[in-house]
Amino acid sequence: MPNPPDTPHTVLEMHQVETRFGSHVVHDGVELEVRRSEIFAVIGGSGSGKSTLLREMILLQIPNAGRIKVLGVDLAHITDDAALALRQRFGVLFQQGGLFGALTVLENIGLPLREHRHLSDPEVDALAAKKLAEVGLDAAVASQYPSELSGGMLKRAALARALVLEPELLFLDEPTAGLDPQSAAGIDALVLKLRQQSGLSIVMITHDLDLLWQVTDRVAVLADGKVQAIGSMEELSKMDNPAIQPFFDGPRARAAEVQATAQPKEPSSKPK
Ligand SMILES: Nc1ncnc2c1ncn2[C@@H]1O[C@H](COP(=O)(O)OP(=O)(O)OP(=O)(O)O)[C@@H](O)[C@H]1O
Repeated sequence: MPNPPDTPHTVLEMHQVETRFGSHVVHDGVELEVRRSEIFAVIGGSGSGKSTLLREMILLQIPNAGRIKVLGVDLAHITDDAALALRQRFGVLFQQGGLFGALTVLENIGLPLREHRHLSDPEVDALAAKKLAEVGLDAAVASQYPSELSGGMLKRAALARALVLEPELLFLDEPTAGLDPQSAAGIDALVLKLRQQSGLSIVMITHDLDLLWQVTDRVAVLADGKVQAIGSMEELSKMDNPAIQPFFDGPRARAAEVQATAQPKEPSSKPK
């Protein structure tokens, strides 16, 4: 998809990012760039610092050193007003969903609109209902409460809320964790559809090999405090690097690779 003339090619940059907790060095010079409209993933072993990196990208944590730019905005010394404006330009799907149990699904989805846009109640409800449909949920779900939804439906509802302000960049934290294979496959298809429809840029953390093979354009492998390699899953799978090989060894990894290479990357018409 070509870039509009006024939109920069890079939506997120991290340069020489260092993070320490006491004497524990988690990031020791992380370098990565995410391009506009790409689906980008960060993978790494447990404790390699993926969640911390995501928290730094979404302004929840400040690194000890290095430079981070999100949508062209340098996060160093960002003012509260600039941070507020920037937060409205990206959406986040947290692992637990983060929906409020006392609100209906429609009220949850409409919440960012009530906070950040001057709209009437019917306008908020109409936009929230539109997002509900976009993520593949039935209109009847609007009046339900989060406790009444399945895991896959909860993810979709949380995704609708993350998308309701029409962000340019979407962060997904383990979007398929805890889902059955069919629901997870539905999320894979939805992620591809979102990018295809709106040219959204997507950054995710995931351990899900099917998701990695099915939807990502490029993947960064985090280990020993650094990005060890960046490339497509196919490129990474061919690299002779001990930090990368564990992600491609074993029956599950091979099954995900075989399935992905047998099918072209296209969203299915009816997500589950
Ligand atoms: N607030 C904190 N205080 C102290 N140590 C922390 C803090 N947050 C993270 N850590 C440590 O930093 C390291 C990286 O944690 P992080 O959660 O970013 O890893 P991760 O790659 O996301 O792991 P996982 O895949 O298991 O979720 C871990 O050793 C963790 O214990």
